[in-house]
Amino acid sequence: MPTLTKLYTIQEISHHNTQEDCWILIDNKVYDVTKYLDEHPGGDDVVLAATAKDATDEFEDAGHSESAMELLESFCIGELDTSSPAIPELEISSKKQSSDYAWKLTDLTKHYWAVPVVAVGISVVLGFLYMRKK
Ligand code: HEM
Repeated sequence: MPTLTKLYTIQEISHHNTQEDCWILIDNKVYDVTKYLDEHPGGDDVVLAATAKDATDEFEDAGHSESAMELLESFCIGELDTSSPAIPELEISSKKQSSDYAWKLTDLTKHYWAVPVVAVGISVVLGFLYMRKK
């Protein structure tokens, strides 16, 4: 049966990193914990510091109880879209690089075509001059 889980990219998740709008990513699941920030026994700062990244280690290292984990599940809004690039900048730069290469290659090909065309042109002119002399 198809799941209706909403998928979020890491870029999208990382935009929700404030006290008024706070999402965290734990075990590839996305949680909107904005409403819980003020109630968190460990303070809101530690939760805010765990936004815009994978917070699995931070959550586990705090030694949360079973009830904390159950509470966490009640804030789940979706899952991480694992097909999105982990570091978006890398994809952008690699795309730019490949188009740069393609552009350079096209440019180079243009120049290679110019060589025989110029050579043929010169031969035609020389041939024409030679014929006229005769
Ligand atoms: C990933 C970021 C988080 C960090 C670093 C963190 C850290 C902590 C720390 C240090 C405590 C101990 C506070 C104390 O005893 O003085 C604590 C307690 C607690 N936290 Fe978090 N927390 C995080 C996220 C969350 C989330 C998202 C929830 C639930 C939605 C949560 C629920 C609780 C609960 C219920 C307690 C009380 C103790 C327990 O039942 O385990 N925490 N947290």
